[in-house]
Amino acid sequence: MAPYRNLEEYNIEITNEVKDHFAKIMDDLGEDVTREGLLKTPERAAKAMLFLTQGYKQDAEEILKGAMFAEKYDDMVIIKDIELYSLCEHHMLPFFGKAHVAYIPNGHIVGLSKIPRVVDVFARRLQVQERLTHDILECINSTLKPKGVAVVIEASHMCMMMRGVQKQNSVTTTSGFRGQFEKIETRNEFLKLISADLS
Ligand SMILES: Nc1nc2c(ncn2[C@@H]2O[C@H](COP(=O)(O)OP(=O)(O)OP(=O)(O)O)[C@@H](O)[C@H]2O)c(=O)[nH]1
Ligand SMILES: [Zn+2]
Repeated sequence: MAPYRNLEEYNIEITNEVKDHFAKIMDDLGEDVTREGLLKTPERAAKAMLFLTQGYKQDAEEILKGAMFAEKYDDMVIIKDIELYSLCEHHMLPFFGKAHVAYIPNGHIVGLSKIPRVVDVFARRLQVQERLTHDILECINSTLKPKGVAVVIEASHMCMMMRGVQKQNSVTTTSGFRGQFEKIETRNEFLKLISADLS
């Protein structure tokens, strides 16, 4: 299966089922689903939700394996400030922010774009930030088998902003380190580089 699908390829039966559920929810919320402005809303909402959860149908390992190249470079590779949008599994509201990913090659490098693609595969599911962090970390670790891998995610959670505790400025940071990043000097070098403004 191709790792990225167009909306046109969405299963029509599933899209229609999700659409009907959205129409029912809107009706339960007190809306008039027959008014003009809302006629296409259940279908749009269904397609939006299917887009935002397309990661269930994608294979992150396959994405990485598709662009691994033998190379002797064995210093740190960092892709920082990868924007991410996910949905919290408790409220199905967005959380969003940035991921910073690093690895130290062990005979193979990976196509740079594949790292943000892997972030998206795991972000486009119902998630908690901790599991998202580990999903990315473990996938890179087990597929690329690098000497080390590190993932830091900084995110804001809409369920803590629009509702609930209503804190607008809190940012949650999660991190995971494997291999050489478990050594304090390597980890500190990575943390220093992701916080540095090199411009
Ligand atoms: N650890 C973790 N918690 C999350 C994440 N996203 C949302 N949450 C939290 O999940 C918790 C669910 O708690 P509950 O008490 O069951 O739900 P609730 O009554 O809606 O809680 P409040 O948000 O405090 O109103 C809340 O504390 C959320 O802030 C996440 O990615 N990681
Ligand atoms: Zn939540």
